[in-house]
Amino acid sequence: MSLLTEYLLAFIAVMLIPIYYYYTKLRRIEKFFENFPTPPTEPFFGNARDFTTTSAFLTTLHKYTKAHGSMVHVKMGPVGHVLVCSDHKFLEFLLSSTKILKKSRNLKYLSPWLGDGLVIADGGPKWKTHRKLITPAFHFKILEQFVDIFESASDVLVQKLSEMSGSKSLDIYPYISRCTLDIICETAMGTKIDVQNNEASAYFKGVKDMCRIFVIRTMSIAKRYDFMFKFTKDYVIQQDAVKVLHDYTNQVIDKKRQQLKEKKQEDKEKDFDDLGIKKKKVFLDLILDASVDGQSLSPEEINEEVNTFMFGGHDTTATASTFILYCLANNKEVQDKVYEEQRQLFGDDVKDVKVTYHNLQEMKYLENTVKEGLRLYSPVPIFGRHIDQDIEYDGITIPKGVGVIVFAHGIHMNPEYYPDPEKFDPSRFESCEKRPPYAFIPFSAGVRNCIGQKYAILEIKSLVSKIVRNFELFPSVPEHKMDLAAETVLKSLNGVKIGLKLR
Ligand code: HEM
Repeated sequence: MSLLTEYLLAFIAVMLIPIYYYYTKLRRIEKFFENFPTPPTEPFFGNARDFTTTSAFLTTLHKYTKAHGSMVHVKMGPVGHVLVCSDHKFLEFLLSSTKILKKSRNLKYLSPWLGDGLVIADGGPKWKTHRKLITPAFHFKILEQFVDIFESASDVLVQKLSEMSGSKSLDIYPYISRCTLDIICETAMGTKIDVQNNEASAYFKGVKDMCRIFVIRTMSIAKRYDFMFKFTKDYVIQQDAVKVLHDYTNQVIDKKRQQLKEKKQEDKEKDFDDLGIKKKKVFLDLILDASVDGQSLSPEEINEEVNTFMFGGHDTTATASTFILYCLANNKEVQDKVYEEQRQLFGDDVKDVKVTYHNLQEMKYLENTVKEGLRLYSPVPIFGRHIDQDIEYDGITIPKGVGVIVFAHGIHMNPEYYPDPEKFDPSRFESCEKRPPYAFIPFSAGVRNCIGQKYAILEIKSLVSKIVRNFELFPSVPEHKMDLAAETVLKSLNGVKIGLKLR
């Protein structure tokens, strides 16, 4: 055989690899998707051009679900496929599975900041150990001590909003967002960054930059691939942001570690302050102390998990609280009931009272109001799963490689489970007997559900209760129609505007 023939054969063999790959992997996936309806596609693009902006993302998913049902095949470009799902039976199968634990691949854009922390982790043994180690940090005894932190941060919030009393159309999101960042920083690390009084905080800017760049990378073809992203301005911004965020957490963790070492050597009784009151333990203290089966987290892993809390625990609760306040401003009857419950609990002292964990548990009407807000404006409207092994569902094999979009907001707006779904009506949550359990999933469900959900509900109740006790809320004048978008969390691109007046 001549050298030329050898080269030719080698070339043909190399060319055959992608064809073989297509027929063995992609063809199986394509065949699977033939089981589901596909909205009309364009050549080459498929359905991709219906998803060019973050606000189009949400409206398109609702449009598809309305027209084609709760399991829709969406074609993204020439070879991309995804199953958009808001069917409660399939969601129960998917989310309760202990085999399907891999998240959407897009989350990797957060890894320069969060490493391999819980939100991104692949669901393997490392994730399992970390989840086991971290879960006790959300015990109600721990959450109980955070109520004071919620209270003092929301006192600053009330003071800031008081300066705007009488506003007829105020975007409240920036105020709430700074407050929840202060809260997560203090409960996760035990340090105050006080961004409510220090808007120029480099840490605040770093968090905002990372969340923005994450969304851009999921949408932009040019920035999706690392080798192209590296030539963009956002890459430089990301490098700076990651340095600021990591330097800050490293510094706090090192300090805590040192304190812990000294404390161990000195006196274990130092858990109590000079007045004999037990000192607060924040997440970082608990993670530093934690060990399961002799295993504890390395310094790098602790850093990843603390950063993960900072990411997962501030914009979600800010979004939830903001939209709930918007709903109250636009539904006077519900707002009056929430306020009445506060008056029943605290009497005339309603403004100045220092709320406890026990008080928050007693706010039953407020709890249903929070749940209704999470339904109507789900802070995490979509999330993803990646099927990494063949698995059977209802007589069909779902092949390895299939991507699923869990359309939580889709199921929350299904009139079959929520009649008149656009209406804000907390009474829906007075009895949930008739509703399938997987029809309400703002915190996802199953083994990879939100580890912070109890913390989140407590914090949101604390903030909303404080605001309603201090302010009367009104619909914005002029009328404000929100432009909703599915970004890292749900966003209104033109702000969340309401009127407010001190009570
Ligand atoms: C209203 C507030 C919140 C909402 C709506 C929310 C929603 C969610 C959802 C839907 C998931 C699953 C995402 C997925 O499967 O891809 C999740 C996971 C997670 N959340 Fe939350 N979250 C909230 C607040 C918090 C808070 C306050 C924290 C921490 C302090 C937190 C920490 C996490 C973590 C660490 C995970 C990953 C858990 C794992 O995979 O093991 N979240 N959250």
